[in-house]
Amino acid sequence: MSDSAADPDADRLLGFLTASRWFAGKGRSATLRSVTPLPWLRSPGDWPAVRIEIAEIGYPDAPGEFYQIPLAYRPAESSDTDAAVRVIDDQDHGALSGTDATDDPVAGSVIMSALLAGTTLDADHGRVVCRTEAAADLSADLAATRLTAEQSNTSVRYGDRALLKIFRRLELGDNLDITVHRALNRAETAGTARLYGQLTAEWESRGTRLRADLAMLTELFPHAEDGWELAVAAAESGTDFTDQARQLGVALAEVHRALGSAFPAATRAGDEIAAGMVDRLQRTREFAEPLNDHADALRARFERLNGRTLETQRVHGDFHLGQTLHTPDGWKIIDFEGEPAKPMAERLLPDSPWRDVAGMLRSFDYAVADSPEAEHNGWATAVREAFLSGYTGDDQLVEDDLVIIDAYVADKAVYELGYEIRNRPDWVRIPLSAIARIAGSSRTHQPGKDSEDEDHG
Ligand SMILES: Nc1ncnc2c1ncn2[C@@H]1O[C@H](COP(=O)(O)OP(=O)(O)O)[C@@H](O)[C@H]1O
Ligand SMILES: O=P(O)(O)O[C@H]1O[C@H](CO)[C@@H](O[C@H]2O[C@H](CO)[C@@H](O)[C@H](O)[C@H]2O)[C@H](O)[C@H]1O
Repeated sequence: MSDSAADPDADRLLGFLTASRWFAGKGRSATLRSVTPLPWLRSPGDWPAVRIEIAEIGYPDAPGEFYQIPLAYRPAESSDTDAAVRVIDDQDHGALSGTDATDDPVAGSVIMSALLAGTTLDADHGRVVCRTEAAADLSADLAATRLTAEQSNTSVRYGDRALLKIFRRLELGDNLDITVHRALNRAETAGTARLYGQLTAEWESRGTRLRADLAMLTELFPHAEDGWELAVAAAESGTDFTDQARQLGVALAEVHRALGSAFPAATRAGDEIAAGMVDRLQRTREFAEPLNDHADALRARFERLNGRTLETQRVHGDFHLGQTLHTPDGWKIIDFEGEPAKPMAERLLPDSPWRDVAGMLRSFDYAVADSPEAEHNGWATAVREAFLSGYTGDDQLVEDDLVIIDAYVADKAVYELGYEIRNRPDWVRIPLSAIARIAGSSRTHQPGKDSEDEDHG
C-alpha cells in the first residue's frame, strides 16, 4: 500500500478520480489517503501490464470510500503520458505510464483471460480471486469495448456475448447486484441476465483485511433497446406503449416473486416506513429549499401509512425505465444495487414491492416531461394503467394499496429532487412539479398521477 503523502503521483490520480462521472463525492473536499495495488493480472514485460489498484478517498466530514482503478501500464518513454492516470517506477522496467484499462481492448482481454482461468492471485498487499459461475461460450478473443452509456460504474462489453460491470465505488462485503443476480438465476427468472462470473479482491487497509467484489460478468443482450429511450420516443410520437408497459408489469411481478422466495420476507410497521420517509424529507429539505412549501402535505401523505402493516421482502430498490431493457425475448431488468445514496444496511432491508411499482410510475412521469400532450391525450394514463394491470394480473387495487403506492410515489419524488439538485439541475423541474401536484391533491384515484385535474377527469 502506498501512503498518498509519499506518492508524488497523488494529484494526478486524485484529479482523474474526482473528474470521473462515477465519482460519488462531487462537490466535497476529497483527499487521496492511500493507493493499494492488487496483484498483476499481466506483469510488466508483457505490454500492457495490467493490474487493479484501490484508491481510498477521505472526506473531512464523512466516512471514506474505496474506488477501483484498473490500469494498463506501458513503458513511459513510449507512451503518451498526458493520458496517464498513474506513473509508477518499476525496478526492472523503469517508469511505467498507466491508463484506464477499461478503454484498452488488450487489457480487457487480459481481464477476461483471468476470469476464464478462474485463478487466485496473491501479492504483498492484496489478492484477486477470479471466478466463473456458468459455462458460457466465452473466450479472451472477444473484442472488449467500453460502453459509452451514462452509468454509475463502468461496463465493458465482450463481443455480443458478455458484459463486465466494473464497480467503481466499492461496497465492502458481497456486492448486491451479484447476490441478486445469482438468486434470480437459481430461480430461473426469465427477466434478468445470466451471471457468468465475478472478480473479488482482498486487501490490507490500516491493519485491517478488507474484501469487496470488484466486477460482475453477465450475459449481454445484444439486441436490447433501452426502456427509457423507447418510452420517451413513444411519448413524443404518441405511439401506443400499453403492450410494452403491461409486459413490463408482468416482468416486475415475476422478479418480485423470485426475490420474495430467495430472500427473507417480513412484515414491517407502516409507522416505521413512514418515519423513514419523513426522515428523508427532512434531510432533503436541508439543501432543497422548494420542499419547504410542500413539507406538511408530504408528511401527511407519509403518515397515512401509520397504523398499517406492510408485507415486505427484497426488492429492486431503484426501479425506473433506465433499469429495463427491451429484447426480442421480452423485458429484462438490470442493476439490483438499490438506491446509490442509501447506506448498504438500508438497501438490504426488506421493503414493500410497491416501492418498485412507484419507481416506475415516477419514471413514466419523467418520460412524458417534455411531451405534455401525452398527459392530456391519455397516453400516460393508458401506460400507467397497463403497467399496473400487468403487475397485478388485472386484480383491482384496493384502498390500502393506493395509500401505500401514493406514499412511495411521494417518497421517490423527494429522492429524485435531491438527486437532480446534486446531479442534473436542469431536471429539477420534473420531480418538483410532481411534488407540487402531490402536495396539492387531497387523494389519488390514479396511482402515480396526483393532479386535481386527473382526480376529476
Ligand atoms: N445484460 C445487458 N445487456 C446489454 N446491455 C446492458 C446489460 N446490462 C446493462 N446494460 C447496459 O449498460 C448500462 C449500464 O448498466 P447498469 O447496470 O445500469 O450500470 P450502472 O449501475 O453503472 O448505472 C445500461 O443502461 C444498459 O444500457
Ligand atoms: O444511476 P442509477 O440508474 O442507479 O439511478 C440514478 O440515476 C437515474 C438517472 O439516470 C435516476 O432516475 C431518474 O431519472 C430517470 C430519467 O433519466 C427517470 O426515468 C427515473 O424515474 C428518475 O428517478 C435515479 O433516480 C437515480 O437513482
